[in-house]
Amino acid sequence: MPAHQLAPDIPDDRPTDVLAAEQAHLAESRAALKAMRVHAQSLSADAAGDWVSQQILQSLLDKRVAALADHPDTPLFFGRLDRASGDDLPGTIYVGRRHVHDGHSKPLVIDWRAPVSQAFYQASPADPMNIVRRRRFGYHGGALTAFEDEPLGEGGEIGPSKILTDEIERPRTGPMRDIVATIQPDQDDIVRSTLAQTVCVQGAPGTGKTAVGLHRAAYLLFTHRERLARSGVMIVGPNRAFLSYISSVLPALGEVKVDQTTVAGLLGEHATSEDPLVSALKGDARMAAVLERALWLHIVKPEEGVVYTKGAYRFRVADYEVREVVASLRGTTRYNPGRAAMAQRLAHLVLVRMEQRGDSPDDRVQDAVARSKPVKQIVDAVWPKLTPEQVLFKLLSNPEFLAKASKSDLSPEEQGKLIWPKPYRGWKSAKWSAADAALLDELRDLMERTPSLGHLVVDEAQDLSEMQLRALGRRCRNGSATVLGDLAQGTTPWSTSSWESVLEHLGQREGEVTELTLGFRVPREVLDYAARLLPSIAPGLAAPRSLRPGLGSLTVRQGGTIAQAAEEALAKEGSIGVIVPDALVPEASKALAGLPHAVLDPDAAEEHRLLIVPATLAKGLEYDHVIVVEPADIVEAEPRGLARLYVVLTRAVTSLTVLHDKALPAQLAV
Ligand SMILES: Nc1ncnc2c1ncn2[C@@H]1O[C@H](COP(=O)(O)OP(=O)(O)OP(=O)(O)O)[C@@H](O)[C@H]1O
Repeated sequence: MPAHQLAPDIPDDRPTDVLAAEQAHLAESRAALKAMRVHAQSLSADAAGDWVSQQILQSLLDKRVAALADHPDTPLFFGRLDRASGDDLPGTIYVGRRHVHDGHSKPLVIDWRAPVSQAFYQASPADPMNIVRRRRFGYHGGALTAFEDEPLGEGGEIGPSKILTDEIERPRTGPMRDIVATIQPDQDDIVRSTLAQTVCVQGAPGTGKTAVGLHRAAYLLFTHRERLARSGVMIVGPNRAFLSYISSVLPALGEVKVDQTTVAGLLGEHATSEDPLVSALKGDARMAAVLERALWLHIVKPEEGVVYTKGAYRFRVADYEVREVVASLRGTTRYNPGRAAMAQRLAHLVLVRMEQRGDSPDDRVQDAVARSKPVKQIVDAVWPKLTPEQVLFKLLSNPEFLAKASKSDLSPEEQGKLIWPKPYRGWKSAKWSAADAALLDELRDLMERTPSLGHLVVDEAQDLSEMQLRALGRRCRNGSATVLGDLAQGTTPWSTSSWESVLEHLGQREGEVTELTLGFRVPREVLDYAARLLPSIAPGLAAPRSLRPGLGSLTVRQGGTIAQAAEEALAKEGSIGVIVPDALVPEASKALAGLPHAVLDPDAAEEHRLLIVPATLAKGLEYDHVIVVEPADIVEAEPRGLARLYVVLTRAVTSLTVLHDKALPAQLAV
């Protein structure tokens, strides 16, 4: 049904009256929000007893005041539900980004995450969910300018929503926006899946995976506020440019306490380059068993006992007793607690001797004995204090040790590949690669348990190695995860070809794999063009579908210049990304010297409409107009270059121009 048209069940209402009434409700809601803020500002932290409690309370109050800010450009509500009676809930509810109530606690706007709001996203003529009419609102700036009604109680079809289509078609500027007003039913199913459920979403480019992951985080934080405030929620994305692009979505939804990071940010920013095949081997889950053996191989067989002297007395623990202590602890604890337990067990044996001699020592004596020099000496000799770096250094520089730790898990050729070609002088001067970071993290966890978060959202998960997945998995081992990705967009040599395998290495085997199939970003014409690569990069996947026809959105030009294509794009509305092979960035910058532009930089404060984007950083991003330069070089630059090309060809919202001097890859040339 078109905008401004009313549902037939209220024939007496005129659109202008309805609009005026809705605008009045918006004004009332705004005033109420202001009053809520004034009230929050008037609360004092002085009531708290001591200084520390005062500070904590004050910070909570400050956050509450900040959360109640009204952003004039952000609609306070975007939908309305008129409900059939039959329960205690109000007959009419307005759905918005947050709860707003008047001075008598009457709800004026209900948070989109509340259970009652679910019908806004899910109700249909086939299943009206107790809703008679759904109304969507259109805004211009902060002003409510349009509405659109969908009668739900009468069966039959409802046509496409213009407000929804306009929202999706809106030119992109700046960072990613939230999609609360237009979440689709299949997306909503994922957003609202329960906290205990790990969900894995396969989806073609632009199907809203990232948006859905962020909204699920916001939904879970709302629904399990206290629990997740304690355990935490984290978003892991592919690179810093991507994090900067998504950084404002959760704050716009009122969620500011979510860590957003990359795998490197989480595991350590090690980036020494190495042969991708070596990285792939280091990323193989078989390394977990090798590392475990490598660590425990550091424990040496005790050959001596302990002699503890107190005054004139000497208390002895025999060598075989020390061996028994070590044998009983080995493999039953993590490495570091094992060391501490060995000291305590030896001390306990000393205490038994003391008691046999008639003493009655207490726990403090046991602690003192555990910390004494003779006990420390034997623990250090038998169960040495180690760092993850020491263990990995030994493994990667000592072929005999690697062979012992590998057993039959790694072939001699594989072991040969792992040994550093030029060994470092010592573990402190060793330079680690990104793949090493996951190995160090595995070792750290074998030594000391890694704390688990309540929920983890992992984006572009197809690119993670098995060892990286294990590292992320231990960070949600007592919680759950949202795993997002596209098997066709895997660009690392260790990219996965199966979500079941990802879930297994993440330690979330029970996770449910689901698919999003409708594209919201890329025009159909462009998506069909990019999809010609699919049989070569992910033969099992069906061709993606786009919501938007986008006729005339694709131009393939031989011999054109970057500057000309950029000027054409600048004449239109929206952001422009010139995606080039990484090696061509300086050349592209020179070619655009006459036009204001920047090279994509996650730390840049200034925003530019025209950006040069190195092909390897384009993942997850989008621009209204995309110019892809020299596809053949993008393919040539890396082993999974065709998948990289698929990624860069699917970044466009409105138009894609492909510029090439060299022959196009065969799949695109047809
Ligand atoms: N329901 C929706 N309503 C409006 N816009 C949407 C909706 N779902 C997704 N979008 C928009 O579509 C674009 C693509 O979404 P998103 O980046 O989440 O897709 P993706 O599946 O992660 O893509 P990629 O695999 O290419 O990274 C974004 O601009 C997003 O805001």
